Amino acid sequence: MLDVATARARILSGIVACGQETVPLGSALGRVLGQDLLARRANPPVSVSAMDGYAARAQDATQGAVLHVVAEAPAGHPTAHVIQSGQCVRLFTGSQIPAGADTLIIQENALREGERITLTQPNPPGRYIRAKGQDFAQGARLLQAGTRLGPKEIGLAAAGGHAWLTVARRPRVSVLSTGDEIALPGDPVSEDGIFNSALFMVSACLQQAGAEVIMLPSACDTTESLTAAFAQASQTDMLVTIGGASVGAYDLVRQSLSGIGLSLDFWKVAMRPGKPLLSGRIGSTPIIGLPGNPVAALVCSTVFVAPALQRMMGMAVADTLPTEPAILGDALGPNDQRQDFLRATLTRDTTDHATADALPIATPFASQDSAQLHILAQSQALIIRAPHAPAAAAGSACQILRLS
Ligand SMILES: Nc1nc2c(c(=O)[nH]1)N[C@H]1C(S)=C(S)[C@@H](COP(=O)(O)OP(=O)(O)OC[C@H]3O[C@@H](n4cnc5c(N)ncnc54)[C@H](O)[C@@H]3O)O[C@H]1N2
Ligand code: MOO
Repeated sequence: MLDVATARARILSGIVACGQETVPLGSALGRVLGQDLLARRANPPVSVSAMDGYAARAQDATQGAVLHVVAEAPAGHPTAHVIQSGQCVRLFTGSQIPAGADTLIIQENALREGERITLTQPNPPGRYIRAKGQDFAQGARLLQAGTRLGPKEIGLAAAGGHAWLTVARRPRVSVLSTGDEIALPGDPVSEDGIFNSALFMVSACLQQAGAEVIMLPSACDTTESLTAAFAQASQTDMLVTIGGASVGAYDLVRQSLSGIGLSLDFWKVAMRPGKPLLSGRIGSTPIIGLPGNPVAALVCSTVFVAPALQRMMGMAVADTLPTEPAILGDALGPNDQRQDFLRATLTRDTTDHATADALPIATPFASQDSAQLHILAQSQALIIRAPHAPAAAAGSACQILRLS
């Protein structure tokens, strides 16, 4: 059986970029930038006041000085007045600093009588002035290609003068669940039927990664039904199947995919959960066959599929899993040949001797059955245990992968 790192590297290495499109800034949340974003304009574009007050020459701004207010210039209404010695201009937050001024006296430090102010404090040069380009210069590289756009990045793009952004096209992923016992939540269901949790969970995971998911109608456990369902997945960037990947007589996904030209890369990975994972392609379309146990499907989506989609969109995806150190909250026995992904809670040491930078404590659930969604929903992380890891005591170091 393939190890997890090799399986991940093989899936990622076969991924090709999915192309780009242009979207309006207001619709760019969550998209991945397709090219570096350069500032079309400096920010601020001119030197501006950071406070409400008076612009003046710093050399005049001594304590007790009296200055003559020669103009008023609200934000958006600059004055052409060039400040001379003994003069000041009434400004507001965001007003352009008039020529000749090099300091801003906040109004709390100025006693105003008619068109005169008396300074109650000295005011140094540069005080309360946001210099032109203080945030960024024209032409500055604001964001790198491959950046996922969140609220901060969208604000920065707007400040840089971009109304449209070139982003990666969202990969279209067909997700096909399989199994005669599977019913949609809310639909009538036989006594031994189960609701299709994996379809919705996997789809949500892939949407979170940035994909456009097409949920196909569930297929039955026959080659005919599966083959007909695969036909609906043409015109997509990836096909993900759920279930029917193992060794049972009704696990027909691999065989049915072979019937329509699957070029199998690998089947079975030394991991728990997730062992029957399948990877290959039909033509140039990557195919991932996820195990049917819902927890296994989500773990494999997190470890393999979401990163593959992110790479498709041009995001920097490391070959290794983004694990973090933690402290084991409970003892663990020795591991076998499969890399374990144990559902665990994360807590903090709140005792008196705990330090602020103490690592999180990862406590595995006693039951790790890969059909237990309630436990999965209570888990904040997966504890990762290498194949053949020796027994580990509570309090020893471990590695975790956070769950979102
Ligand atoms: N003799 C062996 N049996 C099994 C092995 C093995 O190595 N030898 N592997 C086990 C492992 S590990 C897993 S994981 C499962 C995965 O099997 P399949 O991918 O073939 O999945 P199914 O048999 O179709 O389903 C497994 C389980 O999950 C339920 N399921 C399926 N799809 C969904 C869905 N969309 N939503 C919710 N639940 C789903 C299904 O009803 C089964 O209970 O095989 C082991 N067996
Ligand atoms: O992948 Mo399976 O869930 O190990 O049971």
